[in-house]
Amino acid sequence: MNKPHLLNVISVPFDLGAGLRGASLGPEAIIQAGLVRRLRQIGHVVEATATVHTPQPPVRRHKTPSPAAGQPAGGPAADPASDAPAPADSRLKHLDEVTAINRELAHHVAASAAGGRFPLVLGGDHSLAIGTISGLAQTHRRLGVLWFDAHSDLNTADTSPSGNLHGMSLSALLGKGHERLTRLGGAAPKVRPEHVVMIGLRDLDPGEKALIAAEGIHCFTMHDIDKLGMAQVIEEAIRIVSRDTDGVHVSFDIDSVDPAEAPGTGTPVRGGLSYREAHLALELLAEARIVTSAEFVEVNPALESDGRTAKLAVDLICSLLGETIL
Ligand SMILES: NC(=[NH2+])NCCC[C@H](N)C(=O)O
Ligand SMILES: [Mn+2]
Ligand SMILES: [Mn+2]
Repeated sequence: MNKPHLLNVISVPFDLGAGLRGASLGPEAIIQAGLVRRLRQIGHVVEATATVHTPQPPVRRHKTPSPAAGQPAGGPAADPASDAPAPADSRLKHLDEVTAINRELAHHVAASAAGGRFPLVLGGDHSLAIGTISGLAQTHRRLGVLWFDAHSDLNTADTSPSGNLHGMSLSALLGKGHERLTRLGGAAPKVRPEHVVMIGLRDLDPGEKALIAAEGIHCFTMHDIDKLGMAQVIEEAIRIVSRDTDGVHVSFDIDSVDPAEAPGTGTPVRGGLSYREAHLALELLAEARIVTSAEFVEVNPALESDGRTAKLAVDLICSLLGETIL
């Protein structure tokens, strides 16, 4: 076993960044599937388990005169007291809620990382990457990010087909998109495009493809994984994310795994990582000892009856944290 980590498990039962409800039940399902016991068996010290909630219901001020009919349904006017008081955008669903939870999450993650702990965030939908990585950016000025996903989450209000903020988290972290998200918990950008590697992609929107090309983001699509094999993909990915970085974060969207293994997720896409490809990737990362934080998101127990996706998440987390077959 590698050196044990001092782990902080940070649960975030939040799903308003997704189009379907239910990912808010993910953290509880993952914990109930035995995560903490398994981590302790590997030899890690699980120091604290925290649950991050929205601090208070978003303030909906009714100014006089009260908002006229015809005002967009996107929510209240900008809160003048917030630290990034850009006006809301009616195309971005639940921007207030997503901003509030991510601010709170960023505080938790920043404190954990500053204390030399390994923050392990359990989502929740993938909009939470904004809070996790913004928190990490406070101690890691040059963070490498491994983004496992069927999607690239590189939309903005201008390119999103859905308005769902979980499809815009990585673009926000790269400094593209709504100011309340790009400047959450610190100046933009939180990560640099050359320090990001995406793995498992197979469902991209046109604007996302354009951004990948424009920014030169390293991508290993399912096609690349088929062709090269996961071992080579991870070897190259490790080289990229550890070049000139001061930490490596794994952002793991469970929909990167094939829906046959991970049916409990809101935006499944066929043709994903096999059970073994996913494990191999995370086992190789554990062997490389480069990972300093992780998040596992988009487990939606409401979309399945047998809990297999939460169980898969536990198994994958343990592979990333050093569990081996022998
Ligand atoms: N984190 C996720 N599961 N994202 C799915 C995004 C789907 C689609 N690209 C969108 O923007 O709506
Ligand atoms: Mn995602
Ligand atoms: Mn996804």
